[in-house]
Amino acid sequence: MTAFQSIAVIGAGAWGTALAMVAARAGRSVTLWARNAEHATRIASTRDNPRLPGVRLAPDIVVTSDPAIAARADMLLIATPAQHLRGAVNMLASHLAKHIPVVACAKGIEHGTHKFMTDVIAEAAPHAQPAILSGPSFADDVARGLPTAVTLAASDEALASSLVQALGSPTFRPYHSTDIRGVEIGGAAKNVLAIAVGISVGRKLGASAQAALTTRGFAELTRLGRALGARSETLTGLSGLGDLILSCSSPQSRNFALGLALGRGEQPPAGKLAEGEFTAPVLIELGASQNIELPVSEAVASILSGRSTIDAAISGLMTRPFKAEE
Ligand SMILES: NC(=O)C1=CN([C@@H]2O[C@H](COP(=O)(O)OP(=O)(O)OC[C@H]3O[C@@H](n4cnc5c(N)ncnc54)[C@H](OP(=O)(O)O)[C@@H]3O)[C@@H](O)[C@H]2O)C=CC1
Ligand SMILES: O=C(CO)COP(=O)(O)O
Repeated sequence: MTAFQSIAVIGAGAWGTALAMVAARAGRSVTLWARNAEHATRIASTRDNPRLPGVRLAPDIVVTSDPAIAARADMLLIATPAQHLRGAVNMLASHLAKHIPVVACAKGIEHGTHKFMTDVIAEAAPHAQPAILSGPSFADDVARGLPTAVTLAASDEALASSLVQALGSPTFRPYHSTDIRGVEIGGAAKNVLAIAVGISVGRKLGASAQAALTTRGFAELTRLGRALGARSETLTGLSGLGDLILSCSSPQSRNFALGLALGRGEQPPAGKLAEGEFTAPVLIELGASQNIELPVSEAVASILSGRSTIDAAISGLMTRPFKAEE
């Protein structure tokens, strides 16, 4: 018997919808909150969300745009884009019971503050218990019940383990952890690195370049992670290396797809959220503040901002001084 019988998912995008399905499959009573009342009513009646086409919402999932209804749940999953997570938690804060677990499911770092998602939750809802869920998991795969494994971290191990019990099922397997920062760094950085690898594939640089960029990308994810206190088993785990491998190898990743379009000289896919675009400049600032070199992420940031062409960025990476591998 789980301590958390009811779960509200905040944000009815692709990921929020998939997570609502996960929670329903785990036997929880589920509320999905959409910011737009009309959108909520449409999803509730059609059981279909255009943000995740082809997936039929389980019949028992309640869809609402009322934050007070969502906040009655025993635990919350926040699945808005990273830059909107603070706004979503601010909106809910006055309705929340003390010590309610609030699980960040967004992947990113806040602009301006350089805060990771659980720090934002801790500021916006100081009486809540922040946690983070991240790992290799495409919303479409998860919603369809394909086998998926992720990491779920909270500072208290017993809480992390209870959250896993509440969400886990035979098709969705969360592993618990207390390394919140390690999990957050992996999810944020992999999106930026997936853009880099997408660019190289779009530019037809070959499978060897794809493997090299993914590996050197992992080296920089690890360098930053270590500097910020992440554990190496987290960085090599599902939320780090696992998600990096997924996002750097499949056009199903919107970040990879953005890079692919850039590399081919095409218009990026319209209306698709690619968090790496927003994370890249913050990641660079964070790296600089820690004296950590992040050449691949820097190349992505400079291409996205128009400071560099793709060819100049590739040449810049390949002509850096030779060095020992670390
Ligand atoms: N899709 C995936 O496979 C995965 C996504 N994630 C992460 O989940 C997060 C959300 O991504 P995803 O669901 O795919 O994105 P989508 O673009 O599919 O959906 C984003 C959702 O957030 C809502 N939203 C936007 N701004 C706000 C706001 N200010 N307040 C409340 N809600 C808002 C949008 O509402 P509206 O519909 O009204 O515009 C929309 O429903 C990202 O950080 C992503 O990295 C993590 C793992 C997998
Ligand atoms: O985070 C994800 C898979 O783990 C989804 O990746 P994209 O946001 O790049 O689509």
